[in-house]
Amino acid sequence: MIYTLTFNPSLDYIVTVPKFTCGVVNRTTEEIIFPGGKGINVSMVLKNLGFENTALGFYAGFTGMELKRLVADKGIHAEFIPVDKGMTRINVKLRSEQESEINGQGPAIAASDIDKLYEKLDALKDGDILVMAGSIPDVMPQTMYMDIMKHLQGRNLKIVVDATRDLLVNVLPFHPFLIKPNNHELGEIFGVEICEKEDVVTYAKKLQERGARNVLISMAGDGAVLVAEDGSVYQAEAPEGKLINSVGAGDSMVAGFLAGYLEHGTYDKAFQMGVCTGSASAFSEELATKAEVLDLLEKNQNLF
Ligand SMILES: Nc1ncnc2c1ncn2[C@@H]1O[C@H](COP(=O)(O)OP(=O)(O)OP(=O)(O)O)[C@@H](O)[C@H]1O
Ligand SMILES: O=P(O)(O)OC[C@@]1(O)O[C@H](CO)[C@@H](O)[C@@H]1O
Repeated sequence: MIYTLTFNPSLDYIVTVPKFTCGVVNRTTEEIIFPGGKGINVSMVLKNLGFENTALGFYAGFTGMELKRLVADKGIHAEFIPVDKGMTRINVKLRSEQESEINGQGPAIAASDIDKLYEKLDALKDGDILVMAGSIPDVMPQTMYMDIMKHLQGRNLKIVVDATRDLLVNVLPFHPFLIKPNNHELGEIFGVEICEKEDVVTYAKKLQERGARNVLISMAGDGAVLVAEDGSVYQAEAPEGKLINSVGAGDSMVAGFLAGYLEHGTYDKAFQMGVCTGSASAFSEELATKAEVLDLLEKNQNLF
């Protein structure tokens, strides 16, 4: 079974303001709400690609209720834990001449809620996959994902972590199966700016030396790099197309990578599927469908 874990889900409020200007009243020409949070996006794309999975996470308040409803509408099996105080965040995604995002902090999760999460995680069995993705509420320790990996040590699980800074770096000694920072997040870890693919490879290898098994670096419209555990390095430009909504492109890439790996058992196919699933989401209003991904894969074999 595949599980995703989203500590800090969201309602993504995507608004279009053709010429956004600071300091004045701006009016939208379009607005839409999607269920969000990185793990939840991974769950939705996996489901689109034909992989049933369970979404774990926390929800609170009226926004949390709506999130649960929207996720259930998508046919995702979710086992969310209610949090007493606060509310699930609303993340604002502003589409104008540039894309901008305002992400909330999320509700504080009590120690008793974390205990309930551990009860659920204790049900994981050898061979299962766990994807831990996204930020955690501000008041929680940056060792949270590491603590979970420590707790699950000794079980034959494949754990994927998509997070930033210390939350990510702390898990490396516990050998995550896959990590997927983007090139900016990779640079942040080492205090440098990384734009060239050769530098991406150099720094991705450093994360592998620290313990990650496979390191997938996404570079938005510039494509991606995979440093795989068998020593291979894969690089690709991104497929060409019209950018419509890049929110969740990285999560789609994680879902595509897992789907490709589970279907073919090879890193090259996992990489191809990851890249095309990320781009398929970027080229559509909602997250990628299987038909959109297969179409991009077929048309872009020259990139790989
Ligand atoms: N403008 C684009 N054109 C083509 N492909 C894109 C574009 N943006 C994203 N992609 C595809 O999606 C993948 C992941 O994108 P990106 O690097 O933006 O992830 P991310 O920063 O983790 O995004 P998010 O946090 O919104 O999920 C890229 O490697 C690429 O394959
Ligand atoms: O604040 P975090 O947890 O880092 O990111 C949250 C988020 O931006 O990530 C998803 C896209 O990847 C969105 O659905 C969601 O709003």
